Amino acid sequence: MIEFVNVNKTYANGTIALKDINLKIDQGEFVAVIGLSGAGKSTLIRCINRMHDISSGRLLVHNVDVAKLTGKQIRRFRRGIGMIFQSFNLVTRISVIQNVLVSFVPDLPMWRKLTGVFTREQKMKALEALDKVGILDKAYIRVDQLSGGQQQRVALARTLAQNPDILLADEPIASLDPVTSRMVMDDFKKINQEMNISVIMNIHHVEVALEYADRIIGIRKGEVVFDGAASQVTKEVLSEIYGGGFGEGQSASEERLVHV
Ligand SMILES: Nc1ncnc2c1ncn2[C@@H]1O[C@H](COP(=O)(O)OP(=O)(O)OP(=O)(O)O)[C@@H](O)[C@H]1O
Repeated sequence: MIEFVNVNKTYANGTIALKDINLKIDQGEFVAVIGLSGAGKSTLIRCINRMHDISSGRLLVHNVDVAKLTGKQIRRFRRGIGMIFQSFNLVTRISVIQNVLVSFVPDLPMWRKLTGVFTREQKMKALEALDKVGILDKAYIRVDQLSGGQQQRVALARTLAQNPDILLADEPIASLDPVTSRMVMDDFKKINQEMNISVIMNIHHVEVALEYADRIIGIRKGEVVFDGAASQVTKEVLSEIYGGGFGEGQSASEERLVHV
């Protein structure tokens, strides 16, 4: 379980990014965090794996007080939390499988890191992860020869190979076309349902969030203004999250969905 208790986050320059956040996210939930640009979505997600420190309050992950972790403990803690970014964060000049194997590097002795020698078991694990996201056939292809959607699936496989129980995704489909976005979202859903991995995703596409996530958390100016099932999200709720102008500034598809 992930638990925010009266969490506040103020950046060094004085920007208040999170205000009095109280949330409980159970294992296996698929949560989409939505809100305007600058609302605090990335900050919220990145506090969970301690990429950002909270300023006050308590943040517990599986009952571990995240703020109290130090050096080595942080690294070990992060191994259980996968992170997927909009930009994929892959090494594009090496093969797909090498990118997935990189996820094992922290566990390797130095000589193995330097020579890039991996065990048969690690290779099997990497191939299994690629199979889960449907790109096993691309294992020995260089990443720069893949499409954006395929690259995001490699990033997903690399994360899966770590055996995380939580997956944080910071706008994972922002640079993908609508069809590819759905394929990647299908992967997230499959992983969430079949492996009971919690997914907490920061996403700008409201219609996709409502279709895939079980729970929507709406953030406005650093505060949670909505927390409920995707089925409870009405046009009024979206106005509360995005401001009164929802529908004017949003895409046609988002506007259409609001009326569904
Ligand atoms: N490293 C930082 N230092 C100072 N202020 C920051 C930093 N990172 C984010 N902020 C500010 O904190 C607030 C929340 O930013 P955050 O990136 O969490 O929003 P967001 O909802 O994820 O936005 P977007 O959708 O554009 O990514 C914004 O006002 C932003 O300018």
